[in-house]
Amino acid sequence: MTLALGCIADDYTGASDLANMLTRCGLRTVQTIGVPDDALALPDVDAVVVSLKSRSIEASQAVARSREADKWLRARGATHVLFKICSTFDSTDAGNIGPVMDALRADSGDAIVLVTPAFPGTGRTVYQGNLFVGSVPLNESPLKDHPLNPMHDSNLERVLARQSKSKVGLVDLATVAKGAEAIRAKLIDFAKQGIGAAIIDAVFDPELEIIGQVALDHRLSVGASGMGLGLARGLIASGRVSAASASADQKAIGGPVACLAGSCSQATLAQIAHAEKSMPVLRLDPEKIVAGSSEVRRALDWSREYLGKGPVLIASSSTPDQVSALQARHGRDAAGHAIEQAMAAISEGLVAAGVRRLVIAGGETSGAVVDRLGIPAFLVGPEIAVGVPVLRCVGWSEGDAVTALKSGNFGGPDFFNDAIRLMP
Ligand SMILES: Nc1ncnc2c1ncn2[C@@H]1O[C@H](COP(=O)(O)OP(=O)(O)O)[C@@H](O)[C@H]1O
Ligand SMILES: O=C(O)[C@@H](O)C(=O)COP(=O)(O)O
Repeated sequence: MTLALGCIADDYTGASDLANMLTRCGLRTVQTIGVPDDALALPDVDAVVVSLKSRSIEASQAVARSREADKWLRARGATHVLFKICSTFDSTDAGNIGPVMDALRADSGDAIVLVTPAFPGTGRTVYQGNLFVGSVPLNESPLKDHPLNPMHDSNLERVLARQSKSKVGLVDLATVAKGAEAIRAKLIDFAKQGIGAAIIDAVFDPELEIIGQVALDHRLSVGASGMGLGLARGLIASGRVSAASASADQKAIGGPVACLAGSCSQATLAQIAHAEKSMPVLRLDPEKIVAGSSEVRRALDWSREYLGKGPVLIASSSTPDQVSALQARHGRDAAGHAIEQAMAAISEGLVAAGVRRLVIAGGETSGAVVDRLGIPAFLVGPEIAVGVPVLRCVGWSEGDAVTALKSGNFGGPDFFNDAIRLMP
């Protein structure tokens, strides 16, 4: 297998979003969980997305894991690697976008790297270096209340400069509008000034196609699925990859189906409220989970009663005020970790009860669940919503199964039923 594109994603939902984009653009793609074991039989593909759970861990660990993934991808022929970050630039002043970018750039030997979280398909656009989520700047969007990385600054030059050793510059929309050569000239100029990272504006997909074309001159880029679109289309346009038709085979799985929500995003909160109209929903008590009491057992006892009758949803999600209150009592990381581990334990119990169709909402939540279940890789199936595909498990000890890993912010109001309809 010689890869045309290697990708390192900093969380599992982000990885499936990117794998979905690459597949839709015509790249045969597999998503692996961590750096794959040599024993794992992977299909012949154009792109591998290595999913890490490195967004919210200590920066040095994120760097070490990303470098290991980079080495694995390069050893399989990837001359270009995309470090996939969140389209809302989820990070803190301690990292991990900056430190990982710096380390991967040093390893690549590139003088400068293009960076953009733009993903117009989900309303993420970058103008004058400022990230917009729909019609509002990042710092006014629901991301200001994220439980792990509240985003309070929309200016990505500033955000990245605070967490990176590289000097950061901006390639503005006016330059992008002039085309690939203008961007190339700007990057040469930046590199002469010692600028090592360039935030690049993008509002619509055609700009990302130009950006992808230029990014392919380099060995590394940093971005979200918009950058993935640009790179995939660039690879196909240049003839380096011939376009394949999308999607893994869709053999029906059957049996019980369950949904787990650990995301506290506005979108997920609304989706849970919507699901309550059509399926039994159990709301976990986060305080009891953190105190270590028997919420896992309660959830599994509850689910046993309903699983044979139709889909169920188990949610830990709370409103921003409730999240802040819990974090004030127990600490942000301790609260997040305890709830993620409870979700993982519940997923294990659900699988033991025969569930092979599982919908998970939340990036960190998905990471904890997929790790606990030991699923090594996924192939991309049909698209449920922009950025969220059905995933078919590859090489899993429990056999055939499908899942969907939903980024907290993605999906329409009836997301859970939308997902279930595509998971026969
Ligand atoms: N009720 C709650 N209070 C505090 N934190 C919570 C609650 N429910 C879930 N969490 C934690 O919030 C974080 C949500 O992050 P994540 O799963 O990545 O969702 P998103 O995709 O919206 O970012 C996780 O660490 C999760 O364990
Ligand atoms: O780029 C995106 O917005 C997503 O792919 C993503 O990374 C989602 O992260 P979570 O919101 O933590 O699921």
